[in-house]
Amino acid sequence: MATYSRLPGSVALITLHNPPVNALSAAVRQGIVDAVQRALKDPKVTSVVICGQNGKFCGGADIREFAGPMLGPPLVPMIHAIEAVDKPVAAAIEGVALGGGLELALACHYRIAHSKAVLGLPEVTLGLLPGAGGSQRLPRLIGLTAALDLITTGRHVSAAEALKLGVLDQVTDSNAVDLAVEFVRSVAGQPLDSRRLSTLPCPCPPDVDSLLDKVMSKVRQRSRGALAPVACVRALRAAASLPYAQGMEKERELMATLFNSGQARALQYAFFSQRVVGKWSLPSGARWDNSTARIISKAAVIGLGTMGRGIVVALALTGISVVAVETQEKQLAEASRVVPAMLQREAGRRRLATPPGVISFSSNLQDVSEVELVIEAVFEDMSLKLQVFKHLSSVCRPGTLLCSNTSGLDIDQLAAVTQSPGLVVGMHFFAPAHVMKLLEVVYGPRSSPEAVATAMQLGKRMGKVGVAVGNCPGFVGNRMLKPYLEQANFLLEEGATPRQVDEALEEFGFPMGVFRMSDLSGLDVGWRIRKEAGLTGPGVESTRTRQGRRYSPLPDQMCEAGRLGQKTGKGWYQYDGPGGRVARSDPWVHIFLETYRAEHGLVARSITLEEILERCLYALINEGFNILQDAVAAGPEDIDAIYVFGYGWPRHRGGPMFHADQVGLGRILQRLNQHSHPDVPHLKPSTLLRRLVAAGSPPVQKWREFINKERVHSQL
Ligand SMILES: CCCCCCCCCCCCC[C@H](O)CC(=O)SCCNC(=O)CCNC(=O)[C@H](O)C(C)(C)COP(=O)(O)OP(=O)(O)OC[C@H]1O[C@@H](n2cnc3c(N)ncnc32)[C@H](O)[C@@H]1OP(=O)(O)O
Repeated sequence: MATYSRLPGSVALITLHNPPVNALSAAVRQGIVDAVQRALKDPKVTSVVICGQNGKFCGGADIREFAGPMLGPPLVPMIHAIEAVDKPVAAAIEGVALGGGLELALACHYRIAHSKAVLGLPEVTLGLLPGAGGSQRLPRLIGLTAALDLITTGRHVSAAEALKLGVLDQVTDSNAVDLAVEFVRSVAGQPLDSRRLSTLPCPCPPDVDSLLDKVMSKVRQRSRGALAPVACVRALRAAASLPYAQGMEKERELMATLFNSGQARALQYAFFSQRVVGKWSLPSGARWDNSTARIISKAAVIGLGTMGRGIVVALALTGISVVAVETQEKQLAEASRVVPAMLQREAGRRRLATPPGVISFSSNLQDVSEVELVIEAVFEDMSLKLQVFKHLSSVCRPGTLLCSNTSGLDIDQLAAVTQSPGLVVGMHFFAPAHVMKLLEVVYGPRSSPEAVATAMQLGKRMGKVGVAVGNCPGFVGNRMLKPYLEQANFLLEEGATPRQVDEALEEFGFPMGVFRMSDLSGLDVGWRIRKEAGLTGPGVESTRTRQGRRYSPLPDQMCEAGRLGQKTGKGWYQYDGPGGRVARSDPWVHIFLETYRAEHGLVARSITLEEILERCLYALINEGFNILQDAVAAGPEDIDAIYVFGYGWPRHRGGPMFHADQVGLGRILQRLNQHSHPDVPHLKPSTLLRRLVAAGSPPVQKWREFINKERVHSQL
């Protein structure tokens, strides 16, 4: 709702009430409409201030309402009515003015903000555009070029930047409502025509068409199939070229298309998934709201390879003192040189002051004795990690949290060699660790709620999306990747080329297909894991069935030929020398595949794009259902957040489990059954998937509840 009060001196104050962010729900819109009417009718009122309760102006339209029928007064006429008021109206912006919240402020004649306020039109991140006049008013206020930047990126700006851009009239370090009240009193009675943004022309550069074309091609390239950024540019083209009323018509038309698109639903689901995973719960009953996190101020990182260096930077950026340990002298010397530069660069990128002197480098493990938390990031080798954990357990003071950055090894085995297994958790970062948003926090059967809460809290401080996951080989992300990679290799055996597979996946929206990705991360990573698992190596027969399952030795043979990917200049593609980045098809690979097929009596067939997507993605999704069934992830949102934030799953497709819901569970089941083969267990449909289909395929938002019920009734 919104409340109305009359302040001494003829100012009406309208306050939005809808915790936590005063989103513009039907009740709030109704409250505003009524309050504005009252202010208009009251002859004693000469000016109006609109503000939000609890120091937050407004977080925009109420996203939860988008899923249901539109009730209450519509936003667009409400906003027009405010602009048309013949008494000065000011927005007093504290906290946030985002999306519809900023559009409400743009309808006001003046905008006064607190210096800590944040403003923006982030609709594009929800698959929408600023559809309450924002796409037409903002460019009229700050010019086309700046509006294109804000609206197509959806980025939040500080009050200082908003003042510089001309969005705000005044910024204060004191109370913004008091200043706004004082301000509107001083301007009461003055003409308002020039303050009504809808009446102004849109300031454009002389080469407006070339600017719009340039931005359009940039967003198309960046957004890989996302509709909203393209629609935003179209709306801004209308603002630049059409009178306001026609621009609004275009805005409405574009908004209607976006509103009904699956992409908007996917992006809104992704918004809420990100928040759901923060409210973690473990099978033991420990939860985010009943477990206490420790506040860490001193930490250590063991191992300064690529991952360790990134983790040091991520910790240091939060202001934590870090002891960075590397026992190999050469690696230590290089890290001591490179890490400070990385820190400075990243701090600059985030517009932070570089925290001075928080990192100390050492080659001695004894130097971690005083820290509160250690993150081990040594080579992915169990015997080495066990050695490190044993050592840490004796060196660190009692109560120190011991975390491993393993990407899939058994956390419980590591915990078992320490004196306090409850204080051991996995903190699985993704490369580059100071940039990538995802953090898998892996709990073992003995990890304490305090250890999980601390790792999750630390992740949040580092700006990560932390997802609590159970302990199993590969955890969630890498476990699901295995069947995906496996299918991609099988497709090569059957007649596809690396480029064909990659193009299908890139067309779907992944930034990189599976083979370009392998080349980037190095083919030897998986090779080493397969050797450890006894799947390849000296003495293992070169057949296409290993350990009772279909197996493709193709990637092993690539490694044996010295083709490890970008680092060797050759992998599934060829590059301009070692470290090259531009992937070109390599005739060598085509001959290699033909020879391989001939040796194994395989006849290449033509494979459709649809089959590539189905086999790769449905195999991955099926493993997602197995993971839910095994309670390794608490809900589909956890899996989806992992894939969106760590594995390049296109955000506008919500995540693999959301995608399964969109495609239809019945169809996924039917296609898995069709592709399934006795020696490819990953394609055998999971029991959970079957049970969901049998229950009428409830929507993804209901799966968590369904799984819990099935578990109670021992059906899973
Ligand atoms: C049928 C055809 C019709 C076609 C015609 C269509 C015409 C329709 C006209 C509609 C016009 C709409 C116009 C408008 O342009 C659209 C919008 O405004 S979309 C919304 C834009 N706003 C945002 O994107 C802001 C989203 N929120 C945030 O970024 C952050 O939440 C925050 C505000 C910066 C606060 O961050 P934090 O402090 O970290 O807190 P949380 O993020 O954890 O949030 C706390 C809590 O609040 C919930 N929440 C936040 N914002 C909203 C919101 N806008 N609506 C609903 N709920 C919101 C969030 O989910 C958390 O909830 P909890 O998890 O605690 O339950």
